[in-house]
Amino acid sequence: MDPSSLSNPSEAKVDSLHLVLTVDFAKSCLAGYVDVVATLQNDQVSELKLDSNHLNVTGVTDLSNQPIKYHLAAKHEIFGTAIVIEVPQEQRGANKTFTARVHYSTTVESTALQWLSKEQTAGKQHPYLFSQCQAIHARSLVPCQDSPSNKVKYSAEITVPAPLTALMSASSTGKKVDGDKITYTFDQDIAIPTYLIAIVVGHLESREIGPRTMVWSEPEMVDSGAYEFANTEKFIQTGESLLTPYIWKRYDILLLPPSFPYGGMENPMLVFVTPTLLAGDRSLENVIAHEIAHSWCGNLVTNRFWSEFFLNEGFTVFVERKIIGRLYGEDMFQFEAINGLKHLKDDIDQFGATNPLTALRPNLDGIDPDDAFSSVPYDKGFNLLCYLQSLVGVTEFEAWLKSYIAHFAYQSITAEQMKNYFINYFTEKGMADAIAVVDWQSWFNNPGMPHNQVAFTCQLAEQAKELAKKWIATKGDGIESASDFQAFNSQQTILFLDTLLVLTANDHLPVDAIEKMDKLYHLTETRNAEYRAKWYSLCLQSGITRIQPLVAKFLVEQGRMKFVRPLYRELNKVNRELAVSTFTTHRNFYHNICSKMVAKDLGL
Ligand SMILES: CC/C=C\C/C=C\C[C@@H](O)/C=C/C=C/C=C\[C@@H](O)CCCC(=O)O
Ligand SMILES: [Zn+2]
Repeated sequence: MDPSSLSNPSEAKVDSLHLVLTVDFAKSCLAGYVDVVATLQNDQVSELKLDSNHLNVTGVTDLSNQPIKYHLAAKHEIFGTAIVIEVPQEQRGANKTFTARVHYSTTVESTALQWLSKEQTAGKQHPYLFSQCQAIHARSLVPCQDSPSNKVKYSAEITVPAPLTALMSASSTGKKVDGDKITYTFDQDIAIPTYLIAIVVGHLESREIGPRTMVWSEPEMVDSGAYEFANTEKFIQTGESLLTPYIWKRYDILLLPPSFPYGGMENPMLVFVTPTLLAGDRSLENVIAHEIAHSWCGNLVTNRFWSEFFLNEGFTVFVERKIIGRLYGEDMFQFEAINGLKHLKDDIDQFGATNPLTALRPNLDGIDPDDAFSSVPYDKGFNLLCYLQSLVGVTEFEAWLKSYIAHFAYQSITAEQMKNYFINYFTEKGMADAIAVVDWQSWFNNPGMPHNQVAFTCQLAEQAKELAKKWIATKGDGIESASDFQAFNSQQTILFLDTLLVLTANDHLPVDAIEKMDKLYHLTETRNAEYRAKWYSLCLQSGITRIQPLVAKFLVEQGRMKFVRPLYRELNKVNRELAVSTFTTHRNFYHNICSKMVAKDLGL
């Protein structure tokens, strides 16, 4: 039973959804109906329960629009309102199909949706709508069994104002122009968890960058996106060589407006990515590798519950770094791992090392998954896989991983199933002794940093760390050349800044040392979002007051939580007035999820 859902797939399992919706930008809502097709799991089942949140349900009928009895259960503050639909007596019975049409509209409170006025877009000519359903926001887009334990096929008919384009995480199957309206049709014939349902409507153009990849965005960014993501096909092919064939047909990329709250969201067939990836040198393409890796880890083999989120993200980070390692050398696998450890430690420090939410498999009963989100499932999950790999060897572990994906494809599984598959696989290989040392329960349930930490080594990383330590030791005295810093690749630059942040957290660099570093390295001028976020943090913690207005500007240029949440917290420490005024003035710029989390961070 999924503690994050109020639906009943173990009794009446939804197999497919058909959405018929009209997009109304004037009212900021989607209105229409969804046909829900379910299979009754036993003779006694009398109700179909669907999740909903912030929806206006106007009725439930059969496909002939004849009314069907239903009621709305009491609203749960976090998980929303269950729609309880009565299965007519004559339609009951094990393995019988029951179909209901739920007439509804979304509301301005629907947390899955962000509506942008034309002024908030790059082109300033047309409004824009996009969704973000992970973890439990799909229920505010469409009544559904909003649990990753249940996978559904879906199709849709979406009517929008001309000349806008609608896209979904599905195959586009048609477009019909009718005066000032356009109806787009879609079909997703591979069953997916509802958190992967996605929609975007806007003034969009596309550029083909590979045999199965288009980049979509507003015209103003589409060429930059085509350049930045040019290695996509190589990443997909590398993923296929590591794992199994890519089954999703297309891999299109949607480059969103800057308020998109995440680096990327792995919506199948149409991955959503932030424009903060547009570094101009493809240096942040690891996020594309990450989202591609989700095509196997998460989208094909799915965490059954949100408490098992590391099965999605830890495996994805591992495959992402394997892809990067295959293409750019093992050093880069090691490098990404070192960078990830810093992110993991920051998040565990932020939550507190004994906080149960820093367990790999936290108990999320009664907890909004958004509130539990951190890099723990990503990098602690990654470190578990590196530890397991260290016990059996790279070749054997990669063979297991390929077998694991093939075995559990199209399923939603638990950590216990993953563990048992690992144990059985290597026991059959005669390696039971090698893996007997694994303390699974500590890995799954203990809070804080991992107890069996694999050591990552990388010469490139040492160079970056050494330069940071040199600045700390000398406070910049004797450092007159920028050539070593200028020779760094993107990951080295990030690690250089991370090392400074870690090693000066309690013993800040003097202001004149930071100013000298800036004169040499011109970090204040960088347009690379990763560098900016880290440089601004370093300057804020070192008492560089001139940076504060630049931080405020960055905070309202983009809404990626990875950047805005830590920077709002840092700015709040040194200038609460500026932090609060910046946030309250621009609160509507951010996606609902982001504004909710930043408000909590600022104690508002
Ligand atoms: C232990 C946590 C359990 C459940 C959390 C599940 C989902 C949390 C919800 O907030 C959705 C997260 C979506 C993340 C999407 C993309 C990330 O992989 C990237 C985030 C970091 C970045 O911006 O690069
Ligand atoms: Zn991910």
